[in-house]
Amino acid sequence: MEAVEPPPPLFAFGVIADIQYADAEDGYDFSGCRRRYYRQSLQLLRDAVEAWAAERPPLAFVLQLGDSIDGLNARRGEAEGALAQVLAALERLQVPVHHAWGNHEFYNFSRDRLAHTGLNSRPDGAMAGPTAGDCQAYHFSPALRFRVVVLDAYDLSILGREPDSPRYRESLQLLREKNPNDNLNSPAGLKEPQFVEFNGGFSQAQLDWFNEILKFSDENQEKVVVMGHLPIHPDASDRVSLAWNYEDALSVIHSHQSVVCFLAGHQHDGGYCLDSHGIHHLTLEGVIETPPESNAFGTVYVYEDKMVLKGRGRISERVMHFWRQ
Ligand SMILES: Nc1ncnc2c1ncn2[C@@H]1O[C@H](COP(=O)(O)OP(=O)(O)O)[C@@H](O)[C@H]1O
Repeated sequence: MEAVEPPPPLFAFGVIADIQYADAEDGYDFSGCRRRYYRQSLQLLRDAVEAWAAERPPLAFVLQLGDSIDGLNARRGEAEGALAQVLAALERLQVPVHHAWGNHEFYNFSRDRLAHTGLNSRPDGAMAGPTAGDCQAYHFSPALRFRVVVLDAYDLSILGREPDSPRYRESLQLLREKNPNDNLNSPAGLKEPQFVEFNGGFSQAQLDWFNEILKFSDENQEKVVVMGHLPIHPDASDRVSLAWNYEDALSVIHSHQSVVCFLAGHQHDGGYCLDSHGIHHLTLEGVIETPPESNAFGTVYVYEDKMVLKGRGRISERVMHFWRQ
């Protein structure tokens, strides 16, 4: 008897986080415990692209979860060159790459500048998020009854905002209320330790827009994957790495049926939980803290009833069933 082939996925996409490339010697994270392979991270990205390019059927798109180049580049005057190298590596794939913006993008570029780089993957027109130009949120539909929402986790933030803008002032006021430390990057002694300068949050306008998208997705029985640089579930992250108002994003998601998965980066050790509403929260291990002989990227195969993550290197294999609807 002939072996029965398993059905092919509806579509597949690549995932990668925290490349943080810089043409610099290895260093360490703030705690001094975790090595950062700044120069090698570009090679790991190229290896990921090579593996993705060999996939059959071909990938439909790639999600780059933010911190594509390291803040070190800004101090060395190398931001544009480093970004060009990362984008050139990704362009070899010839599929759309959707980029979240993380803290390291804002250490290197203003929002205005970012909007004019290859990291601006937001399409013009109807699919764009609230108040175009001000918030980098958008959505797209890669297949019938599937949608991807890209959230902007630094919409409320003092990173990337002009110091004389109302959004900067509002963000600084909130940050100071929650974080009395002289060094606003320090979570020392905080009840809500995610309130540090290197994080950010979601404005009410973005949350309202997100709510409307999910209403539409519910009505049309879509399954929705949400991505953003910052994790929004404490069980898929350390408490310092969460978005400032992660609870607000969670309550929007929980008031709808359509979201099946939330993808994030930022926390380089990675994390995962299935929350009380059946949503998979997957925080991807960061390329920057991955030794050169390993890697940290994955391919997600989407089926009617589940997504299967084929992780490479530090990222493990995972089957994520759709528990909702
Ligand atoms: N616990 C901490 N106390 C004070 N500053 C910190 C702390 N953790 C990180 N920082 C500072 O915050 C900034 C962002 O940290 P970094 O580790 O580069 O972020 P990421 O994890 O996104 O790479 C850096 O300037 C770093 O020195």
